[in-house]
Amino acid sequence: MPTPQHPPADDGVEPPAHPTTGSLERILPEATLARLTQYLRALNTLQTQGQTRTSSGLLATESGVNPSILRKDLSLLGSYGTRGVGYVVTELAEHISKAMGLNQQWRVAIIGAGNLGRALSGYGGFRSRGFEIVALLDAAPDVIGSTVGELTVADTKDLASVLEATAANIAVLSVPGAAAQGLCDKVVECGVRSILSFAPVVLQVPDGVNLRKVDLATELQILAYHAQNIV
Ligand SMILES: NC(=O)c1ccc[n+]([C@@H]2O[C@H](COP(=O)([O-])OP(=O)(O)OC[C@H]3O[C@@H](n4cnc5c(N)ncnc54)[C@H](O)[C@@H]3O)[C@@H](O)[C@H]2O)c1
Repeated sequence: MPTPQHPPADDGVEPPAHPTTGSLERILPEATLARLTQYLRALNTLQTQGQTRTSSGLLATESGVNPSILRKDLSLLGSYGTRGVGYVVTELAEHISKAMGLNQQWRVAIIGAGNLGRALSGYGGFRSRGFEIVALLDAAPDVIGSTVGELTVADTKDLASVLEATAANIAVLSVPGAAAQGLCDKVVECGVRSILSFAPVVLQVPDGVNLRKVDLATELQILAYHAQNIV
């Protein structure tokens, strides 16, 4: 059976039962997941502004989302707020974080310490969102041993021991396409179940492994398509 994918389903669609764990646990639609991260960001901003409560209208404006869509998203989490009172900012942020698995620590190993890998590991904004970059690895002799911030680039020959020592639970692949599948397989063999790939190839993973692909070129192509339709 293929790895369960989040449905691209959108608003107004009851999310389907979780494909592997039965009918009680439901998976959230991709579009909802993406918006939940926007709500979290907005809630953090409200918190830093000292606001303790928010309405769905205000939160929707802060998140750049339609209020009825926001209410529907939050109802999928069982967060309905209180009529006339709205939501307690910290409670809602915690509720969303928990639903998204962000209340646990995520430890990220980046494989491929080239332009992209170094830029990602040097970016400070992941930690505040619950993701710590714990390892950076590469195969090139002139790259191994170099430092990026507080990290020293490790040799991918030592992948298994590095992943174990750092307790990494997410792997990011920022290697050329030709190297990606082999490294993906090794990462899976080491027990990592969450992989984010920037490599411009289709990767295969076994059941129970979550793979996501980021492709900025695709985003640019979509942007180009929309741009040509603007008159
Ligand atoms: N998805 C996107 O939006 C996006 C954007 C930029 C780059 N990319 C892709 O990300 C990847 C990295 O891009 P880059 O610009 O950083 O390239 P880069 O050439 O600067 O870096 C690649 C690194 O991978 C290392 N490497 C190669 N084979 C390896 C192996 N078998 N084991 C371990 N390390 C290995 C190289 O030594 C190098 O340091 C490429 O596949 C590129 O196409 C994707």
